[in-house]
This record gives sequence, C-alpha cells and structure tokens, in this order.
Amino acid sequence: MKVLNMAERKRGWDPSQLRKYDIQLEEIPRLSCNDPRVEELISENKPVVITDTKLVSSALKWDIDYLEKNIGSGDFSVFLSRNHKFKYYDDKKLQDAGTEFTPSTKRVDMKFPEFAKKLRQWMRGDERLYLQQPLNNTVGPAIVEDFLKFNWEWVNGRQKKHSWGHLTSNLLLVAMEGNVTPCHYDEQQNFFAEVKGFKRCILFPPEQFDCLYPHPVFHPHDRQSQVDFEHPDYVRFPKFREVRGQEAVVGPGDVLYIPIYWWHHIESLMRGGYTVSINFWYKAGPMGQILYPLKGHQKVAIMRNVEKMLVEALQDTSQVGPLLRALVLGRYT
Ligand SMILES: O=C(O)C(=O)C[C@H](CCCc1ccccc1)C(=O)O
Ligand SMILES: [Zn+2]
Repeated sequence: MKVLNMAERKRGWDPSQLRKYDIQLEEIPRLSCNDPRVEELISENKPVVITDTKLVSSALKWDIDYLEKNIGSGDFSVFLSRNHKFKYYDDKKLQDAGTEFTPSTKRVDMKFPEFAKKLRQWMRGDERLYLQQPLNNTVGPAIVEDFLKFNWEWVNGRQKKHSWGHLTSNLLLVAMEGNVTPCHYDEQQNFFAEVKGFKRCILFPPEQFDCLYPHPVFHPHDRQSQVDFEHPDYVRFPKFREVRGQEAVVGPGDVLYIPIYWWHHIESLMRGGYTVSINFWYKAGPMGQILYPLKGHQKVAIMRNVEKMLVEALQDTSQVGPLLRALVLGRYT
C-alpha cells in the first residue's frame, strides 16, 4: 500500500485512485461561498466547486448504517452493471432504438436493507450496484428532519438570483467505490453535493458537442457521449482528440455547480469505499432575450429540436441520417 504524503493525507485521497484517460484536463476553481467570484461563475454558467455552504451538513452523517435505519421502507431504484460503468438509458425510447440496442445496466427496485446487505458483502468480480433514487415522502422522520436542515436559504437564494426554474428533484446517489457514470449532459441546472467519500468529476462545455459525439436524440442513450473514455475509437470519433476538460475531486461538504448542458463524467474513487451524494436539479430559467452570437448550449438546443422535428416529420428514425447527409454533404461541407 502506497504511503500517503502529508498533502495526500490531509486531502483524503491520492492520484493513484483516479482512472487514467488520454484527455487534457485543467482544475475547476474551488472557492468559498463567500467569495464574490462564485456568483460571477454561476451567472456565466461556468463550473465551480463551492466550499463552506453547509448545504447538506445535516446529511454528513448519512452512512449506510444510518440510512438503513432511517431511510424508510420505500422502494429504491438500484442499477446493476457487470462492469464499473453505469451508462444511463431512457427505457421510454427503447422502441425507437431497434433491435441492436442492448442495455449494459439493469434497473431493479430494492428495499434499502437489501441494498445495504449487498453493498457490505460485495466481492470483486460480483456485479456492481448503484442506488439512484429521488428523495421522496416515503423517507423516515429522521431523514425528513435532516432534509429540512439543508441550507435552503443559500440554495434558494442562488435559484432566485440566477432566475432558475423550480427544484425538480434531489437524487440520492449511493455508489460503490470505482463506479463510473459516463460522460453525458442534463437539461437542468445542478448543485451536486458530496456527502461521503470522494468523486472525481470531469466537465466539458456545451461548445465541445462536436468532440463528444452524443447518441441521436431518439436513442435510449440520448444526451450520453458515444465515446468510451477508456478505449476511445478515434476512427469513428476523430475530434475526441481535441477535447479539453476541467476536473475536480469533491469530498464531504463540497458542492459542485454543474451548469445546464455541460458534459460531465463522474467516478467514485477506486479503493475509496462507497460514496454518497445528493444532487439538486433545477429546471432552466426563462429563455430571456435571445442575444447574438448564440451561446453553445443554445445551439445544442437547436440541434435537438431539428432532430426531434425530423423524426416527427419522417416518422422513421432510419431516414433521419440519410436526409441530413443529403442536406449537408457536398453542400455545407
Ligand atoms: O447529478 C448528475 O447530473 C449526475 O450525473 C450524477 C451521476 C449520476 C446521475 C445518473 C443519471 C445520469 C443521466 C440521467 C439521469 C441520471 C453520478 O454522480 O454518478
Ligand atoms: Zn448528470
């Protein structure tokens, strides 16, 4: 076992716990919530790790034993994977995918004690689990009390100041060490709060859409990158070589602002034990006046609308590619 140096001991993790990718990465700024630059970055839709918010301080005691005792008897969505990757898919789009789509994860409903038992007895080689469940009113009274003690004044203040839409959900995430959520974007603003363990987050701006090759909008893996970061296929995805990201390792008490439409890859550090996170997803704010030149995320929204309109008009997803090629090749290239 590697002896940790002073800095690594203080930080709580060491670089050997991070997976290796052939990607240029810079650091996401890490600022105290009292620093005025935090407000600037959020209003510019740029990522920032915000410390000292006390956003989920009341949840810092949410370890497996406490959750098992207090989370209640509701059903929890647990994803199973034969490897460490949990690539999300929308099961409402399965009929559009045709027969060639085979999901690499399976979703099952589990009571928390069953999940806790599997987590405790997990051995290398067993299938991995990832609990991903929006907090709802089935939770026990102790959890309700902790939830009410979240720093709603701070987070509601941010929501108002930046004219975000309403809070849509708080996803409770309990991952096994080494679990990976592959690169994808969401159409919501996100305050991602780390409660237990360490997660490495790699983010890319919406402008790098053409380097990350998302699946078609009608595909179950809509919003997810087709590129396998561990074995990139540079023949199919040549522009992936040009991708440039920003990363941060978040630990207990840290809040990462993941701006709407920003790509993010998230991994629970290897050999770091299980992790607990709670996200705060907000609907986008009102469009506001459209100013030119358009921003990257606005072009992504336009491309999504074009794909949706073409599927609707052609009534056949297999005709969308040929029509777009006819439109562009030799004419706009
Ligand atoms: O908070 C976020 O946005 C994350 O991506 C957190 C991520 C799990 C999210 C799972 C998921 C991915 C796509 C659609 C719906 C749900 C993690 O922490 O592993
Ligand atoms: Zn996400």
